[in-house]
Amino acid sequence: MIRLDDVTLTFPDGDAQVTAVDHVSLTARPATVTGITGPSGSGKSSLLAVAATLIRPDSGRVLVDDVDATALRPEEATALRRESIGIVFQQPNLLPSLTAHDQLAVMNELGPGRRRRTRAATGRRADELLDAVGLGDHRDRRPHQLSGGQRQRVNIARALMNEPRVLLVDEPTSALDQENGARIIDLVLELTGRMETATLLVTHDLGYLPRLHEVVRLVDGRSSVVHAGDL
Ligand SMILES: Nc1ncnc2c1ncn2[C@@H]1O[C@H](COP(=O)(O)OP(=O)(O)OP(=O)(O)O)[C@@H](O)[C@H]1O
Repeated sequence: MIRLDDVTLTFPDGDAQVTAVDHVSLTARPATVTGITGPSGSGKSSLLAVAATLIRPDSGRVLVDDVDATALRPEEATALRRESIGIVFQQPNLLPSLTAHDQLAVMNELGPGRRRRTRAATGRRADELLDAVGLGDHRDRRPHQLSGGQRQRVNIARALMNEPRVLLVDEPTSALDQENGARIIDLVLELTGRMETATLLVTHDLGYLPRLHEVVRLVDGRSSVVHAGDL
């Protein structure tokens, strides 16, 4: 589970400040996808960066299961992120020289020390996840040999490698056509159910929202919960 409790984040803006996230609270439970939507500049990516423990908010708390991430020292926050949070960025930032399989396998090196797998178990986990995202027979391809949708699938599989409790996905369809975009959303929904992650999914594409479990809309950093019928 991930819970944001009255989170506010500001950035300096010349002599003034811009409030990117303004007293936002939300809870995402295991095996559910919570959509974060809103116009450009409304604070979606900032909110995700706070949830990812990449930026510490000015005030408020981020609870991952029962751990208050905002109370941790930086190195403890890094450990929590590696252990419990999977992050899928907008653009698949895959390493050009690695095969799909090895993109996943290297995550074991970054994984939490006490849960690090043997080489054989790492290979099995990578194969399982590539199967789960429909790329079992593309395991030896490098990024330039994959389509945009396939690269995004590798990206999602990689985020799940260390069995995170929380999955954060930022506009995964922005570089894809409608059909491939819809398939990626299907995949995020399916894997969230199967892996029981608490998933936050940033999207500005209203068409996907009715399929999500809950939707939070941001306007100027302020949030409201919207219901499928209101979209
Ligand atoms: N590093 C930063 N420094 C200063 N201001 C920032 C920074 N990052 C974001 N902002 C500002 O915070 C506000 C929210 O930005 P954010 O990127 O979170 O919006 P968004 O909803 O993700 O936008 P988009 O849909 O265009 O990606 C904007 O006013 C933006 O200009």
